[in-house]
Amino acid sequence: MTRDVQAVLQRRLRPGATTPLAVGFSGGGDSLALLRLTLDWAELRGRPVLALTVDHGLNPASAGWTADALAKARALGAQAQALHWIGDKPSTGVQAAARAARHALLAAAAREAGACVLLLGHTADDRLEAARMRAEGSTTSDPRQWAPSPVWPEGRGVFVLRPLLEARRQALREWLSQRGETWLEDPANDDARFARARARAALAGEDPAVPPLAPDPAPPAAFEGEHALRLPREAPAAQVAAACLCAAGAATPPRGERLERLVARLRSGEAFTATLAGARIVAGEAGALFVREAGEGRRSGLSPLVLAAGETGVWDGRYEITAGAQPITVRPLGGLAGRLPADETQALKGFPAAVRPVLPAAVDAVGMVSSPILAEAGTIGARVLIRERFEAATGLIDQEPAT
Ligand SMILES: Nc1ncnc2c1ncn2[C@@H]1O[C@H](COP(=O)(O)OP(=O)(O)OP(=O)(O)O)[C@@H](O)[C@H]1O
Repeated sequence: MTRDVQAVLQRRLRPGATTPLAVGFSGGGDSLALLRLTLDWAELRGRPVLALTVDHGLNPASAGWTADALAKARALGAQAQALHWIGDKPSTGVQAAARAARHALLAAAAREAGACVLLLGHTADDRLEAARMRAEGSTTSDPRQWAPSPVWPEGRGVFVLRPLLEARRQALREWLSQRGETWLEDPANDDARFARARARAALAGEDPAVPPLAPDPAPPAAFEGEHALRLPREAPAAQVAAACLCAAGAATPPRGERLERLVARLRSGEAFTATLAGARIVAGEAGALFVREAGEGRRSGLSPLVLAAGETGVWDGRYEITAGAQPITVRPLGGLAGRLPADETQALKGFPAAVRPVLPAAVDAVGMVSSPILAEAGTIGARVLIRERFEAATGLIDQEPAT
């Protein structure tokens, strides 16, 4: 078991990297085994390990659990940090809300620490439980060994690695016990109100075979683009969904019937323009172009982003912008293009017409307009997130990238 886990780490992590590895450490047995195995691997390679523990604040004892987890991680030789889910907790669907908040906190903390890989301790048993839940009608997905962080924009540049997906929970616990370890049992695991706990209980008396891991997705054969994406019309549905997601800067990809209809239209060869999930799709002979839908006013994404001097933020899920010495407001260029300086107006001509209005424009305190994408040597920093997000979403990046 330990050798298999080390092989996964070896396959996915970049040799020679010195950035920290982030580990989601709940204090439970699975993530304690993960933390120890990661530390064993990282120590030999001189890499720091940062254990991140989320306190959901849902149980009066959680502050104590979190303090114990931090102390444990530090005693094992990791750095450790607590993260707190603050704010209102919904009265229904609290587990799903907690999961979303946890992923966002973990991804943001990993990124801030300079880590681009976040390790999570999902096991073969989690996969069996998810399969059981799906058989009963749930949409729980099969956890993947390597995937981009599911939260956006907090998870930009962060990948989730699950090296324990082929290990059984029992084997991990025996391995820990042999090393004299003890761990926390989360009472929510046995709470029959939760579908996950019911699936776990149902599987307890069985000895099901663990299905093989789903292979990584086959990466796109061809695509191009930076501010918009172009795919061949016959691209598989998952890539079409990813192109909509990344071009639109949205949080969740389109699914179901509307996606199927778009894929069928692309295959049919007709020339058309459609919109889906914040993306405009222009299909013609040269393939399908995916660009942010400029007229999509319902989503809050196109709303302005106010940045203080030197502050960094993500505008519209597509551009990471860093203000210079002046505070700025980032808005869509559409409607402001007439106020650009002459050199930027010239540069704008090099962009497809559909892209121009959805480029970012920065407006300063006295109303001067400049686009960090068009300015040759401006003081405002801009990173385009569209292409790298698409590469991560479609399996083109299947191991820790260089930073
Ligand atoms: N409170 C927490 N703090 C830090 N990491 C956590 C915490 N809870 C869970 N994790 C991480 O997530 C892994 C999976 O835990 P768990 O199965 O509870 O998560 P989940 O989000 O419910 O799973 P899924 O993604 O399948 O819904 C753990 O092994 C651990 O790495």
